[in-house]
Amino acid sequence: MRITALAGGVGGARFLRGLLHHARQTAAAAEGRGAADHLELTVIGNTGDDITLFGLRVCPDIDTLLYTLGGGIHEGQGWGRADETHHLAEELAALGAEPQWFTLGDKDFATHVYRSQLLGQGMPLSAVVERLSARWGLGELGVRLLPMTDTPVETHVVVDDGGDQRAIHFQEWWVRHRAALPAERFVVAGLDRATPAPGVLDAIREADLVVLPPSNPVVSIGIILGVPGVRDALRGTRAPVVGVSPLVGGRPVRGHADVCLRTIGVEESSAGVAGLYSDFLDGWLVDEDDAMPDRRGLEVVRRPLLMSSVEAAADMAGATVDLGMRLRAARATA
Ligand SMILES: O=c1nc2n(C[C@H](O)[C@H](O)[C@H](O)CO)c3cc(O)ccc3cc-2c(=O)[nH]1
Repeated sequence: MRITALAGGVGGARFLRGLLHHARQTAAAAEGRGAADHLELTVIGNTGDDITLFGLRVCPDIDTLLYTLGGGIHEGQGWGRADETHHLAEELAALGAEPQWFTLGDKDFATHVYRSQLLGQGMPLSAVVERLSARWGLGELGVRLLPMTDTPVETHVVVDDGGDQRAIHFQEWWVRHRAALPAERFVVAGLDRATPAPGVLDAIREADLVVLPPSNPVVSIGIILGVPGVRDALRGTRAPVVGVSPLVGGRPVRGHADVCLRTIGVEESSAGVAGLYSDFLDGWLVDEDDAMPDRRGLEVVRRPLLMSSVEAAADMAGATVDLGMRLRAARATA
């Protein structure tokens, strides 16, 4: 089965790790019946979070997907590497190098050095991501990771800092200010002239199922949807599109999706998020206590949405695939 997912950082990566776990479990069971249907997963990663630091290109959502699916993630943080040291960062601080509000570990620095070396030689980001994916064995897992575009794109936040408005990089707002600085709006530099990376539109059009994991609907999935051509491909694909609400009890499980929704004037609820995807969404998983009203043309499933373990994420991913398959069958007989 070919599944294509649009994903951001921590929530998306954990969900997709659960999806791979679920696929292994069902394949093992199917082996017994000699009916193994292996999963081919294409992940379209958000690059709006990307930032240049110390002359190096850092791609946080791409790296969180690589490290989480490849088994190197710092589990507690949900970003960066496990078993890290910080000798480079300590010496940079001693040198007075700025910024010091973004923690980069030594092994993580190697990713940024290598990526910057290849980009500097003119290699497109999608080819760089392919190289990094090989290091993490994503091919063997049946996973292809694509950046949403090879065009440099950066999300910036117009903040109201004591009366005067100024734009700061998304990461400065998110990490240094913990999204507590009042945000007026998001400005995504480069997005209007971005073209989908090679394979992105085909991955949406040719999928058996398209999945929107519980990533931030504004600054992760919303940015991918802003790449010219992506939204049309989602509207046009014959695959059902099934999403998972990033809000449990009206609040994000982690991160600042509620603040981001407020910034763009969207209700901080599963219904509000579903409204952002309404022109292409077929199925929507919400938390068991969610007050999501029924909506014509949208199949809503209620179930626990806390990814408290890989098994819980696998169950959630399984429910997502089940809903997708039901929608496909319903279409086939329609
Ligand atoms: O809250 C933080 N998030 C950090 N993140 C997370 C990052 O801000 C978020 O993962 C995404 O950009 C939002 O989804 C990092 C991610 C990386 O790939 C590399 C370094 C960092 C460093 C930090 C950090 O110091 N603090």
